[in-house]
Amino acid sequence: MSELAIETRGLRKEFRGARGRRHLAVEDLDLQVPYGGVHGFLGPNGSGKTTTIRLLLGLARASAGEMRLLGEPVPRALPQVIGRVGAVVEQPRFLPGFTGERNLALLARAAGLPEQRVGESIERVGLAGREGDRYRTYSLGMKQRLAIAATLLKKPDLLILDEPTNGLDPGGIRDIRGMIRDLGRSGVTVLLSSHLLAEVQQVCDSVSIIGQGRLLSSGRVGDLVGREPGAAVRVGVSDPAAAQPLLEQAGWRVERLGDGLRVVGAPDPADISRVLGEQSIWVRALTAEQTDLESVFLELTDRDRQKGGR
Ligand SMILES: Nc1ncnc2c1ncn2[C@@H]1O[C@H](COP(=O)(O)OP(=O)(O)OP(=O)(O)O)[C@@H](O)[C@H]1O
Repeated sequence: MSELAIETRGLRKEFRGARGRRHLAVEDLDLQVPYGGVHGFLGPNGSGKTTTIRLLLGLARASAGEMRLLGEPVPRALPQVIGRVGAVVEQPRFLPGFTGERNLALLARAAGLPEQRVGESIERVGLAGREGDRYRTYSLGMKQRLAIAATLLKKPDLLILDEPTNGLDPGGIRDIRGMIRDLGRSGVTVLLSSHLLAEVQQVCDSVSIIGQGRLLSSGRVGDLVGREPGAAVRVGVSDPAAAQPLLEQAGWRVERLGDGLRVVGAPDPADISRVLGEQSIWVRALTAEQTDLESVFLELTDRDRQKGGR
């Protein structure tokens, strides 16, 4: 296996329900998360994100497949690697009557970590100024920040966050998003699981999209959005009537749009200007239409659902 922060091969998790009915939560999943930056782990509800994370962290046992965290095979080498991995999977239990700072100090002491890390972690999650307040007075967003601060105490190389903005209001989502982006930029590799696509597009450098336990697509956000079959380029051209058949012959679907054209099928703008330039039709404007990750996601997961999985 190559050097990736997270890698799974053929990962599979089968649950057995009542009357022996089996349910495949994760099916032959090949996940590749590069080092550095924020990687979105995206999928609709029930698609297997939490299960995958629990398998990676040794909280559940895989039915089949291989996994590596920071290059080490897990769960075998989990004891060696877990000190470099921070994770917020469930809401950690803090003492409600203690301040945020005191809660972190207790955790740091229990883990044998230097106490000065408490202040650093509080600073990094933007809780400075509120660390002296009791935990029970914290908003949901502040509780989430404190949970992340707790994982930062050990200065992890890899941070795994399962739906960290669940239940937050738009302001809280924006704040956590900014914080995750900063963490990614500081050199920590972040795996961010979410079903909130619009949110993730602004934070993630790369993503893996899963549906019904299987990988549907993965790559850099910009590449995925560009690969979307519905992606289109608007072309301003002096003679659209002459340009349209040329572009169609080159294999694109072309629509008239006012006095310009709309070329569908993820065309490279450079190819459009070449095709037209060869016939001495000069392009005045070329604009790639913005598709967003949400439409890519919906298209992929809808297609997957229609294929009639489980
Ligand atoms: N302990 C379990 N026993 C039986 N089935 C389970 C168990 N844990 C998860 N599942 C099932 O496995 C599937 C995947 O669940 P999982 O929680 O991993 O999805 P998810 O992508 O994290 O969803 P969400 O976005 O809703 O958190 C679901 O159908 C779920 O009902």
